[in-house]
Amino acid sequence: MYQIGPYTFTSRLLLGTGKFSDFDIQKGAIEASEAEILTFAVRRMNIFEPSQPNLLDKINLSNYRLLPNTAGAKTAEEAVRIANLAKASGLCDMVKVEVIGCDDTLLPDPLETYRACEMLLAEGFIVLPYTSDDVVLARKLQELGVHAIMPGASPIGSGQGILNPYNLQVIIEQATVPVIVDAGIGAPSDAALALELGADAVLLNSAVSGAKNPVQMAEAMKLAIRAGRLGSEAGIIEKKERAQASSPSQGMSIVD
Ligand SMILES: CC(=O)[C@@H](O)[C@H](O)COP(=O)(O)O
Repeated sequence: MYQIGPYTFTSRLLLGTGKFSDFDIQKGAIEASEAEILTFAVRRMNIFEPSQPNLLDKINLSNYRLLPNTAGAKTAEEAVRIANLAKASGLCDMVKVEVIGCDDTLLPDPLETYRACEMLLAEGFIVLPYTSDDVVLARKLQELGVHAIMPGASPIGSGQGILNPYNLQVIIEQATVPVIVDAGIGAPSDAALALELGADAVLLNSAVSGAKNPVQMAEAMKLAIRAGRLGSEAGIIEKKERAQASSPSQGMSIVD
C-alpha cells in the first residue's frame, strides 16, 4: 500500500482514460487493470454538459478515485483555473499538474509547473506534478510540499519506456513522497522496470489505449507492475562483471 495525502492505495497502476476507441473498450480496460485511480483531462470531460457522452456515466464512480489533470495548460494560472473547474464540479481534491512547455516534445515546463504547485498547495489541493526526470526539480517540488511526484519515463505517447533509469533511480532514492512514473511506458516490461527501480506506481495510457487488444494489455500491465513490485521487495541480485557458477563445487566433496 502507499499513501498520497490522506488517501491509501493498493493498486500501483494508474490508468489514463484518453484515446480509447470507444467507451466499452475503455470500461473493459479499466476493469482489467484493477486501477484505483483514473486520470482524465478536465478539458475532455463534459462535466458541465450532462447531455453529452461521458466516461463517468459508464463506470461505478464509487470504485475509483478520479485524478483530474490540467492538460492544455501552458501557464501556472491556466493550470490553477482548470484545477478549480474540476474541484467545483465535485470530482476530487487531488490534481495532477500538467503544464506543457514545448508543443513538439510535450515536455513539461519546470518553472510554470513549480509555480502552479505553489499556488495549488496554497489553495489546499492535493498536488501531484508531472515533471521531467529532473532530480533537482523533484527535490525542490517535495520541499514545496507536493504529495507525490510524477517523473516522465519518456515523452508522452512515445512508448519509448524508461530513457534515463539513472535519473529515475536517484529521484526514487531521494524521494520523501510517492514516485509515480508517468508517460512514455510502451511495454509491460517498461512498467515492471519502473517498479523494480523502486517506484511506488506507474501511470500509463497510450500503451493500453493504443494496443491491438486494450483489455488484454491492461491486464498485462497490471501483472507486470505486480511482478516488478514483488521483485523489488524480494531483493534483486546485484549485477556482476564476471560469471559466477550457479552450482559452485568449491567446499563440496566430489563423489566419484
Ligand atoms: C503527462 C501525461 O499526459 C501522461 O500522464 C499521459 O496521460 C500518459 O502518458 P502515456 O500515454 O505515454 O502513457
